[in-house]
Amino acid sequence: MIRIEGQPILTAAEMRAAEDAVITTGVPVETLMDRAGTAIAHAVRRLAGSNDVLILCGPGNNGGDGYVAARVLAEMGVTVRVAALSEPRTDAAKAARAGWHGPVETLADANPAPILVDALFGTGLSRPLDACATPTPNTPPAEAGVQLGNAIDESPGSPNWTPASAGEGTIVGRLHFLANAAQLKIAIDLPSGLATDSGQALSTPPVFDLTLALGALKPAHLLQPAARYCGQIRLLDIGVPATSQAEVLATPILPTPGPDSHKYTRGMVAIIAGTMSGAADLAALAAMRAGAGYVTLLGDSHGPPHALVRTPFSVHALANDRIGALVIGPGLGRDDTARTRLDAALRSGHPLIIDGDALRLIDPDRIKALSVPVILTPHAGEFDALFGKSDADKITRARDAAAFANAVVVFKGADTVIAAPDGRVRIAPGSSDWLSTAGTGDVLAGAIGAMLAAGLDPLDAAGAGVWLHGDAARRLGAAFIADDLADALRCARAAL
Ligand SMILES: NC(=O)C1=CN([C@@H]2O[C@H](COP(=O)(O)OP(=O)(O)OC[C@H]3O[C@@H](n4cnc5c(N)ncnc54)[C@H](OP(=O)(O)O)[C@@H]3O)[C@@H](O)[C@H]2O)[C@@H](O)CC1
Ligand SMILES: Nc1ncnc2c1ncn2[C@@H]1O[C@H](COP(=O)(O)OP(=O)(O)O)[C@@H](O)[C@H]1O
Ligand SMILES: [K+]
Repeated sequence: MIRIEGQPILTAAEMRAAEDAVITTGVPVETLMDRAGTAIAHAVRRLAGSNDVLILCGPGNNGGDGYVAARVLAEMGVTVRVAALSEPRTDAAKAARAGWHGPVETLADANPAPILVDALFGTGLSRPLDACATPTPNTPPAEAGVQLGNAIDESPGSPNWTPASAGEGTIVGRLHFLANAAQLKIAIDLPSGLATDSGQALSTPPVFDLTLALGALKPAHLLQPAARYCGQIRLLDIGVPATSQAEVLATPILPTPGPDSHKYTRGMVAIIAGTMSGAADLAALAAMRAGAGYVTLLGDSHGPPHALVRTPFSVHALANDRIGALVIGPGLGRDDTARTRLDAALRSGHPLIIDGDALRLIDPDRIKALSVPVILTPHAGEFDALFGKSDADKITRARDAAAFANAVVVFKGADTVIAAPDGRVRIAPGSSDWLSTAGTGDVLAGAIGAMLAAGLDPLDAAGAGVWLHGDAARRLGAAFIADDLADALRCARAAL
């Protein structure tokens, strides 16, 4: 089981192409499935202890992986049962089914087991599992109105079988019922019900403890709402080389001070303040705690820290060649003063982090025309206002926006997507939902400012800022405030 950081993220089509490339070298799909099922079996065995395992197998190759895993687990002496939704449809899955010599129960009738393995659907799911509303947790499916009786009577071996003939609610209902009764829930490749590329939930799966991604990560492992159903995610190697412009955000490698360092070599960050000076203070504190050597706040603000250099805003104060990153937006306001300061920032020639109110005042065409490195840090509302609403997935939206604006775009949220104009993408795994408190975005802008001023390439600077921000949040646990978060950046840096 491989940790996911830094790993490539492939769409369903890209994964199929990667698999096809291996298949054309003479490795049959059955071999890939055997590798997948064997790796799953070893992972499940390590976690199952002496507990019984129930594997749910679907009609496609995800189900095929399940049959192989069942066979290998049984060979290892684990008590394992298989319950199928229907007979396998693909040749590889049929071969895997033939290799399983134990009984196959129906999904409708299967009793729960302490370890549940979901191999119903993976990257091939194209429509909701069924149309019925998901039963609430702990509600047996029969009480939730799910029809159990006719599902498998019609299905095994029947070419006419469809989810509809199984009775509305059957698949989702049974999945929830069996998951609620299990002590450990493991999803193969993806929890069944998720759309691989968009991260949408076509049906609502149970929340799994562990998802074993096969060959590569998929967008649904990282994007919301899908990611919330995956639990811990680990990658299993199935011998399919995978490369992608999109990767899971990795721990950054940051420069540390040496004997020749002084405050300016560490990087100088300037923050432009506005009507709500606390937000600029937070950004400034964050820049300092993330490791900047010199932070100056241009505008009105008072109070600690004493190491922060406060200067009234002026174009003259901006004309300092030592400024390595200029942050504008946190608490800027949207009045005429804000517009004047934004205009001065855009003319300053300094590398820019544009956040908050500044994103509401600026035109994407103006960003595009800039010749300095630019990092934009919109949350969903700011993104829509700046680039327009769209039904496209978050990766596509961030990538298109970055290409259009010729800027690195940090599309924030519980699933922050960072995109560069050249198409590279980094996605941050969720860190802490306690980040949903006022001012944490200001902290992020300051942290990214410190990284950019330290000389990192804009994509790396944005990634490092997001990583430190997420790590600081994880360290703080519950109910922290943005001030705590800015302070905790120091611990995140120290732990690198
Ligand atoms: N390819 C490889 O080399 C390797 C792949 N591997 C594994 O394969 C998985 C992908 O396999 P897959 O493409 O067969 O897709 P999968 O998710 O099993 O299901 C698709 C089937 O379900 C059907 N279907 C769709 N929606 C449905 C619904 N709501 N209700 C009912 N049916 C529905 C769909 O029918 P269709 O939409 O075509 O009508 C089709 O028959 C991947 O996640 C990994 O686990 C590994 O073994 C390594 C080697
Ligand atoms: N579950 C979550 N809900 C909201 N924000 C989250 C969540 N998880 C992480 N975050 C992060 O918290 C920060 C919130 O920023 P933002 O919305 O700009 O807040 P503010 O404007 O109050 O500073 C972003 O970095 C975002 O990615
Ligand atoms: K699955």
